[in-house]
Amino acid sequence: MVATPLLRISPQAMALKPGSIAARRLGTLKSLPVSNRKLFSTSSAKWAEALERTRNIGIIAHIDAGKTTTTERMLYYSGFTRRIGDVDEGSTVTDFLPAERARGITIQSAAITFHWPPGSPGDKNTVTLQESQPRSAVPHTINLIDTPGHADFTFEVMRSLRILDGAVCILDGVAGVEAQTEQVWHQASTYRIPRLVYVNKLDRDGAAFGRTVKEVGSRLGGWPAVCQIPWFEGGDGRFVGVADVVNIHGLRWSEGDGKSVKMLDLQQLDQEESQLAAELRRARAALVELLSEHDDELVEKFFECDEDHLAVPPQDILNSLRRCLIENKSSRVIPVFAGASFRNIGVQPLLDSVINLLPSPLETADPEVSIGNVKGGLRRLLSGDLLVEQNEKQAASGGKKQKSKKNLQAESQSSIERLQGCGLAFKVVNDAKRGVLVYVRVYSGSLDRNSTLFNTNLNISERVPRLLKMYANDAVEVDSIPAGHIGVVVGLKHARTGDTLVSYAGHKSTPPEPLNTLQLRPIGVPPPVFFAGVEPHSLSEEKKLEESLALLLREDPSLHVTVDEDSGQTLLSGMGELHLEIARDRLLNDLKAKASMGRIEIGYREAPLGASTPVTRIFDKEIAGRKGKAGCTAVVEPWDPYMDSTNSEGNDILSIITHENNQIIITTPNLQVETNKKGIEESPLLPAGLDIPTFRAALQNGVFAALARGPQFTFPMHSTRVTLTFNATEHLYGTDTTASAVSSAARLSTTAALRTLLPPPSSPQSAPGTSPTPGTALMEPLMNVIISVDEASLGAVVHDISSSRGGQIISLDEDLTLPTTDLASSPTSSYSPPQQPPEDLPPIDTSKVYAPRDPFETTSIGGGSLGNTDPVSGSANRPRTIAAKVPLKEMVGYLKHLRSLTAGRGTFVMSVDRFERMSAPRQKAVLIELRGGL
Ligand SMILES: Nc1nc2c(ncn2[C@@H]2O[C@H](COP(=O)(O)OP(=O)(O)OP(=O)(O)O)[C@@H](O)[C@H]2O)c(=O)[nH]1
Repeated sequence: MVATPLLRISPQAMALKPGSIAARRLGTLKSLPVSNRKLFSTSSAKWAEALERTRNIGIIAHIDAGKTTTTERMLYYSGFTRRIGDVDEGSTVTDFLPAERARGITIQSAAITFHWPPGSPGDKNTVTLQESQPRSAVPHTINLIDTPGHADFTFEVMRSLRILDGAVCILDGVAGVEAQTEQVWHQASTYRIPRLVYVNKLDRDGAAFGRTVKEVGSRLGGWPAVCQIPWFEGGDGRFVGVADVVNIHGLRWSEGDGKSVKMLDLQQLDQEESQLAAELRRARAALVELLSEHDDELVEKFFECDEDHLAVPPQDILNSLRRCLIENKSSRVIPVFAGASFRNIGVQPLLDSVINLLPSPLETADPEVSIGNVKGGLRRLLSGDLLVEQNEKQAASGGKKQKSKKNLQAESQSSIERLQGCGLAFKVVNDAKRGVLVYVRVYSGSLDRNSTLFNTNLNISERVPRLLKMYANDAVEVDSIPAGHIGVVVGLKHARTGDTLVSYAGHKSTPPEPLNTLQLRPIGVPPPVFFAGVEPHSLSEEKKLEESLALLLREDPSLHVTVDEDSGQTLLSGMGELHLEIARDRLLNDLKAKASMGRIEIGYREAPLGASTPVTRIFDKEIAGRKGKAGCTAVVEPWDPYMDSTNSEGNDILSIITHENNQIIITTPNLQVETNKKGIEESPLLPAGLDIPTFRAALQNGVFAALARGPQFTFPMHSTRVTLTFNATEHLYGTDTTASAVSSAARLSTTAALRTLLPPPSSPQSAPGTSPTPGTALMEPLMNVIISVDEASLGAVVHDISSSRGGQIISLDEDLTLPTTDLASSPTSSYSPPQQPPEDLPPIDTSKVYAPRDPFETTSIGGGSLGNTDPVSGSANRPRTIAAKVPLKEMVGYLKHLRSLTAGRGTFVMSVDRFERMSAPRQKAVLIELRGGL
């Protein structure tokens, strides 16, 4: 048979037909609620068409599963590149940072736009799709976000995830479902992102598609809908292609660049590959059965086809899969595809499936926003309802008379009408050629060139000099980025990753309230657990270092920089050793800072063991030529949020919980706080220009600075409550009480209170006649660790964790979610405890999961039909999952040890569970080590 180009119907050859799917889909647009129309308010049939033909998707997977290799093929087949890049040669398009190329791993998410099938989605000849055709028959725009796979970059994955509408999860066909995959999978569930699974590397020895499908059921918690089965030549030979269960044919790739594919129908398969043909029939029956359980419309089709599984038209199967994935959120159906990207097998049908099964921006769940003190969906906001709620709440909390509902609605509507566009900065990259690039996902209206964007996180406005559409490290200049799209703003000086950018009608420098508080999909930054000192090579390099660090922090908010007030040393902290190593590479090699970075160490914390005495300090000094005077009284004591029953609410009391698990209570007696006409709190006693929000922020900042350094071990304070009193009759000194004086007084009094926890240096604790001081203790990061091993190594790994490393085994083989980076924290707190994914559903019974037989499986298996015994059970290779809690110190360098215990097969992921107080002997041992063994 002659090899035919793959499955491409020439778009030009298609008839334009009135009443076609595309036309009908435009019809659905007309019936969109007003709020949805506003969401994409560049309203014209063209935008609808363009958006409907757009997919914002990500690729998620365990490290080394083949994301970059697959992406490179996608770019090649779409015509975007002329040759296939190679990860191993360091010539890929998406991994373009030198550090990435050197290590062969993806660190930064790259956003790339390309078209599939090749062609322009705007081309007149391609607009109409016939009802019997799949969506993939006409060109679509794919915005692809390549996410990193290493556990240290989980935060990076998270911030990419929240702007995706769908995702492809790549699995290694030999390793199956790995720990990191499970983690990211469940995190994607939190955002309700529809996903496909692509089982890659089926050309490798030991590849087991069937086993991996079962693992998709047991470990990813969904029903695998097997849409392709692997084609091994002669049943157990070379991997040469796939059998397509939806279209009922075989696809055999010729060697070479994978562009030439032979298609065999079922009769041809019967003659040439009878075993595969038989398996394909079983797979088709299983797919129709599975979908019928989740989708009533397919049941009807099945009956219309006289209950013949093979007779159900492919387009009906695709529609059903799409309904299960996008509309019926409780269906838990996971479409599964097969391939070997490195051998150029399977990528084009995968791209077709991205178009056919994953949602357009018009079909996604309502993105979460917060505005003022209310949260809700963006569509609800645009309908005006959320603002009405916000106004009502505000009026109730201020004890004011409620306005009428009608008035509130009218006010909300006029606010909303001024919103011209809003987007989320999901990534900031310093590009050597183009300067700082801010990647944005636009959610409403459009972001336009030369418009002014208000950053609601930083409360500043910035103009938009240039907009780009990115093609990996190539770019095309554009005038506007409309809702639903991803693009780049060039020339912003302040916007950071995670900031919400709003454009609005009017000439004022800030948008009208409450638009100035609008936040899109707020994300929490987890606490750093490793740190290293950074030292400029000379004083003259200090400024450059500061600028480079500031840029690094704009790029990656999971890095933190603190300056030790006493020693003047700059400390950079982050989420993992590799995270800091990469930061060092960026700092020294890419940003060319002339500095050195010290040893990467664990970030311990310090906690009080009892309450301090109240300490008052008066700050009285000139700052920048201006006299400043203010006072404060501080008390510090241990704080445990779970044991805390005190009510710290009241008119002149403010309570803040910090991401280091500290509580700051600020009381301001006698300050006579009032609300002015603009709704801002003021006090007639404070100097002009110092309003209450600024005054409180100054007090808070002073306390934050003091808590950054514990009195005994110099680690940041944790589990500490600071009660700060600013009594207007004692601590206020007229116009001398400036914001910086207030902040300094808060810092001095808190630091002094912390010092009273320890005996004064001149009188040691044991000195006779001195009353004992409570002291402080060290706390260490305790990690949630999930380890994937095979049955044969289970015992050795469990023993190692529980006896040698002081860990506690929590469970074996449960469907585990590693709760790392939290998603749903409020915009005001920088981190809140991790959340479980929304679904709390019963486990999948894998005996009911269809999976084809694996030809290379060594254990006895029962053939590829429903009701099989689990092909993976009873095998020494059976994958096992261990969940444990282990001190971070014991996990440093663990991968190497795990590899030696498991003949190289074991992998693990970890995330911070909490900080825990150390036992006295452990603290002693750690301190000896920290002090260099003295
Ligand atoms: N045999 C075989 N090897 C593959 C296949 N796909 C990828 N590889 C190899 O697997 C290794 C990892 O591939 P990558 O594409 O870098 O994986 P990744 O998931 O992008 O990795 P990170 O960027 O580090 O997360 C490379 O050596 C690839 O050549 C495949 O289909 N078959």
